[in-house]
Amino acid sequence: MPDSWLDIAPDAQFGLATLPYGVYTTGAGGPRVGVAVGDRVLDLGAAARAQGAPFADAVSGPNLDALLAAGRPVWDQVRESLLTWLTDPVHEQVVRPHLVDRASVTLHLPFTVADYVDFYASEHHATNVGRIFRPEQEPLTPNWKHLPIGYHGRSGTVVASGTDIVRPTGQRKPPTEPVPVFGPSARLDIEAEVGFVVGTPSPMGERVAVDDFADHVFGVFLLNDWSSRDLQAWEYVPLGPFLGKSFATSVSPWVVPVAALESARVEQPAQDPEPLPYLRGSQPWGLDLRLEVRLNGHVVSHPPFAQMYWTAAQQLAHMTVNGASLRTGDVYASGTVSGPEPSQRGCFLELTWSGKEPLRLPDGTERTFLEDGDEVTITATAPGPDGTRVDFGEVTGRILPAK
Ligand SMILES: O=C(O)/C=C/C(=O)CC(=O)CC(=O)O
Ligand SMILES: [Ca+2]
Ligand SMILES: [Mg+2]
Repeated sequence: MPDSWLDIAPDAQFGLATLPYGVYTTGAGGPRVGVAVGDRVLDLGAAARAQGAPFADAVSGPNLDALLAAGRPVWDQVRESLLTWLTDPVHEQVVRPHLVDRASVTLHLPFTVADYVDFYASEHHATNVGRIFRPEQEPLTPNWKHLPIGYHGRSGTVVASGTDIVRPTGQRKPPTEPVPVFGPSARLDIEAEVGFVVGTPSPMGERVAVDDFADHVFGVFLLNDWSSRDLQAWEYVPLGPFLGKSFATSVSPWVVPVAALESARVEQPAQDPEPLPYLRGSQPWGLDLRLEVRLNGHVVSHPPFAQMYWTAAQQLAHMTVNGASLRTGDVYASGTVSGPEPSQRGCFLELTWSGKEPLRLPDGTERTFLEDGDEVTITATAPGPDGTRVDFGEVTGRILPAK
């Protein structure tokens, strides 16, 4: 990677390998599109206008919607321009005035969320959850290795990182009670996931092929699918997750473009049986993202995304194989990221084996599920070119008592 004229510390969170897009406000003015670089944020619209860039309109709105809709050629042009502007000293005089301190900005939900789908793509997670929820059955259902299982979630409750999460209330049926009881969830959990946002839409009636993933998906971010295990366990048969998951889903504010992940692409785990032809592609779309989950500052897990059985490219092909259209702003999530080791599990249901094996935290406290006041933060990094690091920032949220 070439050097920047900007003083980016060698260990800076967002070096030139990432250049993620987000939406920010400062004290003055409304929301605008920014790019994180070192400890600064570049006002992308203002810089593009000052440079007379042909894509200035697409990055001058209050969010990423117009950039998402602009399509792959424009996404590539913006990223190439950014790299040139930030490395060639000839651009310093025009670009530098549009940098602000990252510490001084407030970050927001970066785009309008259209539809939201959540998958279930970790074999380790699905096996553990099967053992916990359905101990009398085979842990993986017969369809699991033939198609990426998913459900439609609630896009209106996708919230920006930092938004407080009110403990949900609802029906649950403790095994000791003959009838359901009503009240605050007693088994509130997280799910550490990776989210994908669609830029280029597709018409109804047409499929998107696995190999067309990078033409449709703009970027990648972190997602916490807050989950109420007691509401979920009582309501989910036979239609799947509903109120146990629809109360809130948090997303990280910086969207990492797919183009930044070239060095993170790996072969996914071997698939046996071989999936149907519409789920096969010619390029590897496993991604070597290394997640970290913290509870009140203590690391509790290291989920490895490279171990996911189904890739985001296969999930996109599956989502559209029936002719369902894609819209700009559609979000889909990987499903809980869990690896084979106990220290790699992406939710407390697994980490504490349904509350039977509490986690002991370094501060001497114990946890099964989340308590009011708890704060959960998920971060991730991936390899970038030439030994650099791609950073996803964080998604965080704190639990408030039920209303
Ligand atoms: O196996 C089940 O009954 C459901 C499990 C889930 O919690 C669904 C889900 O959110 C999938 C995931 O994140 O991997
Ligand atoms: Ca989930
Ligand atoms: Mg959710």
